[in-house]
Amino acid sequence: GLSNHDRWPRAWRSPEPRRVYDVVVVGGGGHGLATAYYLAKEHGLKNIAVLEKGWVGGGNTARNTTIVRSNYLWDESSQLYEKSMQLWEGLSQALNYNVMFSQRGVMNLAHNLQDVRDTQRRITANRYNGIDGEWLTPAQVKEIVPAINLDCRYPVLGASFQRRAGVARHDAVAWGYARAADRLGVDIIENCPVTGIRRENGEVCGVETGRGYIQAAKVAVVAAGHSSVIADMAGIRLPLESHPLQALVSEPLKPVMDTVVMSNAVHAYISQSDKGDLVIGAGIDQYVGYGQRGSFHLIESTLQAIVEMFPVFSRVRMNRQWGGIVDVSPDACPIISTTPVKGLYFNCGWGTGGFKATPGSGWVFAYTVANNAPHRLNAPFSLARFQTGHLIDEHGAAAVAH
Ligand SMILES: Cc1cc2nc3c(=O)[nH]c(=O)nc-3n(C[C@H](O)[C@H](O)[C@H](O)COP(=O)(O)OP(=O)(O)OC[C@H]3O[C@@H](n4cnc5c(N)ncnc54)[C@H](O)[C@@H]3O)c2cc1C
Ligand SMILES: CSCC(=O)[O-]
Repeated sequence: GLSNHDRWPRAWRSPEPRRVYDVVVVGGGGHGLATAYYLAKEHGLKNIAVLEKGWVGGGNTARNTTIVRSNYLWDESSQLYEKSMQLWEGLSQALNYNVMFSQRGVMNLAHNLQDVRDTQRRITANRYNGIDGEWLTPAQVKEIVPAINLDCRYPVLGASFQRRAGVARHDAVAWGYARAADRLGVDIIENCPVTGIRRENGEVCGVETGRGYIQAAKVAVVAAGHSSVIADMAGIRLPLESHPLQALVSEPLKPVMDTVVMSNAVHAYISQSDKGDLVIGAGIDQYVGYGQRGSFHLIESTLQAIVEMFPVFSRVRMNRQWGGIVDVSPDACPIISTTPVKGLYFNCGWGTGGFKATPGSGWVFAYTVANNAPHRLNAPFSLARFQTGHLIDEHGAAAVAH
């Protein structure tokens, strides 16, 4: 008869967890699913399980504002995000699943002389790393985004523009990686919370879960805002804070903007989805918390900033608001690393900007888990950097300033 795949081409199996795996990936978000996919595809591992406490893509992966770009400042970051960008450019073909990656460009606005200098420095640094980027004058900004008000409270003095950047359909990314990983033999186990990490003689040997103990020689944790909670199960303290990050969408409108506009100064950014909704993002709520929501005043100030920049939207109705839990590190950079516990690996700290890194993150983390050593692209993002002091401060390029 028809297999599950033939009957429901989008679906993946939902097997009962086996008692032993070679690798267990904790967290069924985009990064975890990508890690499992590349472990199977690039490294030929067979006996892999993704353990997800809820449902595939229920965390930040399906709650974000879908912006994809690689125009970070430092060599280490821009090369990692650019690896991801190159994977995005072939991802629908690789997964045989349309992730709707739309390279409509991303504009980062400059509102004062320091912004102008920092932005132009970043564009030059990008070019040295072979990453596309250009400086737009205010007139060029207005030509690309006619609805923008250049003379608002924080006047627009120009912008960086990365034309290869854009947006993608976030849940399709999770579904695409889940289906492709499943077809390579990865067991995707939903409704299976990890509740403990078992160690013997300084080595990991398995995980306690809501569906029983599972033995594994390697445990790869990709749990975003809950990373510290899981690290605590292994006696590890991570230098992370988990903050709410909110977003909202408007009622559908006729096409009015076909690129992404971001402003660090006013902690607001906006794009228009294919359905016509305005997709609006904010800065983080300053308190730490695991509730997937945030405080109203933050949404209020974000919309004030959006209406300042786009007066034409002042009468548009907002349809939905939500929040995720972003794991923020001191230098606004990820931790993709081995740990002091043999066989235990963490990929976290992506803060407000890890969706764009989903393919690259999974690719380098799979390499790290398979080889028990980092790839050169993620070697700088070790947990040890917080002891050596070799931080890679990307607060400037992390868009909505964590
Ligand atoms: C509102 C918002 C807007 C954003 N906008 C952007 C953007 O435009 N561009 C961008 O690049 N980034 C953006 N981000 C950040 C981006 O969403 C995240 O960095 C990225 O999605 C993290 O991916 P992930 O797979 O690690 O996390 P998640 O998708 O959160 O996956 C982690 C998974 O781990 C699971 N888990 C947790 N604990 C356990 C446990 N004990 N056992 C089993 N499973 C567990 C969770 O249920 C979850 O499904 C945004 C985030 C938010 C919240
Ligand atoms: C949430 S901000 C998105 C980004 O970093 O481009």
